[in-house]
Amino acid sequence: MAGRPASLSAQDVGSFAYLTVKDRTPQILTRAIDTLHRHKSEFFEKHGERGVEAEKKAISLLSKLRNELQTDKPIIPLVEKFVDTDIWNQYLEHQQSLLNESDGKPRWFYSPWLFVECYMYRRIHEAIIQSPPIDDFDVFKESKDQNFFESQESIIALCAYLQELLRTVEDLDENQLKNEFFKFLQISLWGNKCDLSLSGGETSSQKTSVINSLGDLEPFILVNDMEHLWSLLSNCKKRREKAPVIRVDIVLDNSGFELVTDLVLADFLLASKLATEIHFYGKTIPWFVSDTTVHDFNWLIEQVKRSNHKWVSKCGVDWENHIKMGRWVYHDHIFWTLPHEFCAMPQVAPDLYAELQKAHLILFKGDLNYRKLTGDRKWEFTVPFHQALSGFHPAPLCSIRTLKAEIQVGLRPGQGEQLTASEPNWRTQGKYGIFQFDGPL
Ligand SMILES: O=P(O)(O)OC[C@H]1O[C@](O)(CO)[C@@H](O)[C@@H]1O
Ligand SMILES: [Mn+2]
Repeated sequence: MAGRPASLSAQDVGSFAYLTVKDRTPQILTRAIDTLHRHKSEFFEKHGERGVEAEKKAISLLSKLRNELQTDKPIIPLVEKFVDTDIWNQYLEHQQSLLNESDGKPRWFYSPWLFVECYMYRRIHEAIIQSPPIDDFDVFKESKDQNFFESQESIIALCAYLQELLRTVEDLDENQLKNEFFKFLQISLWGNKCDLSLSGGETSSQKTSVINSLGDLEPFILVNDMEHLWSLLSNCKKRREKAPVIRVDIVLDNSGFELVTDLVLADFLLASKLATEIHFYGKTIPWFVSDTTVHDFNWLIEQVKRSNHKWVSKCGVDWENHIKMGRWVYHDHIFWTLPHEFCAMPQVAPDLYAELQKAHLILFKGDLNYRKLTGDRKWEFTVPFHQALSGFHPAPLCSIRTLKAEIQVGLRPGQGEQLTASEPNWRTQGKYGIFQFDGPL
């Protein structure tokens, strides 16, 4: 597409992309290796000597990967046959075709950051599937589960708040309902602070109750299109006699506490009749440490259901019911773990694009989704979000994201520069957030 700026890349020494490739990614690989080590006896108990051999193989493949990365070796094609191997290798060829002859091959510290970071997680998966019988092992599962357990207090507060509200939701007037809607949106936004790839896989749970902090956090919302979301859904609700289905799709990000905030929002949307169906999208393979797979999704709902706390377990029972009754639908698609920008979706995954077109509203959670929405490019701060989407408009959509990468569009003139002057790292610490909407107003 003409006129689009260059991709963020570790070529820019000192940039966040550079620091991520240089420091954070090797750290994540080291933790993955360590996790495999620590599960050695479990592999032995389950599979005998073959399990131990597989653990050794996976570790040696991951060590090799870490070495390739740290010495800026060429990005090599995937070898193990899997559903997406050919698409990945074609993408690699495409990256090669973008280079001049003198540039050589795509490399870790040279190619687009989005591509090399996604590639690393795909190679971790390759190392695991090349190591049967431990080929279904999720090296990040432990840390995702830990995040959930460490956030118990916040989860209890959140579930109790939701259950209280559900008792009176029918009696709320328009304004009260809107207020509650805004609260649940903000809870889901700040839930995105808790991802584990920014912290290099180290624990990053929610220990204080977010509900009580919403007011204090509001000044950190840089783009706030919550009003648009309200008008869109409340208009759908008013027109329900003509069009009985109101579908909201949520492209999930992290498991653990963030997923709870998303499910609480989804439950509220049904109870308030702002939506009648919620469709969730997760990752098919372990991704960016904390991203939600179908196993994490089911595991978390089961844990919530089994809680000793009555309001928490009530949530779990309700959520399971939503799934059984088809009010909540979970979708898997390999596109979410490919390196492509979302504007490539109509060509690369037309079936997924067609599915998203059925939504009245799509919520994209998290930073990585924002990077893929905007192509992870060096856009000026004031470029309109619509333009940065480069033609990706399956349905009205909104990014709900805390900022953890050096990319932000749709700001007021001077807003970005002012933030840079007062807080040089405002884009990368997860302190600021956005609700950025694109769709007919
Ligand atoms: O879970 P989220 O919100 O997508 O955040 C993941 C973010 O963390 C990082 O991996 C940090 O390196 C970013 O590259 C990425 O965008
Ligand atoms: Mn994530």
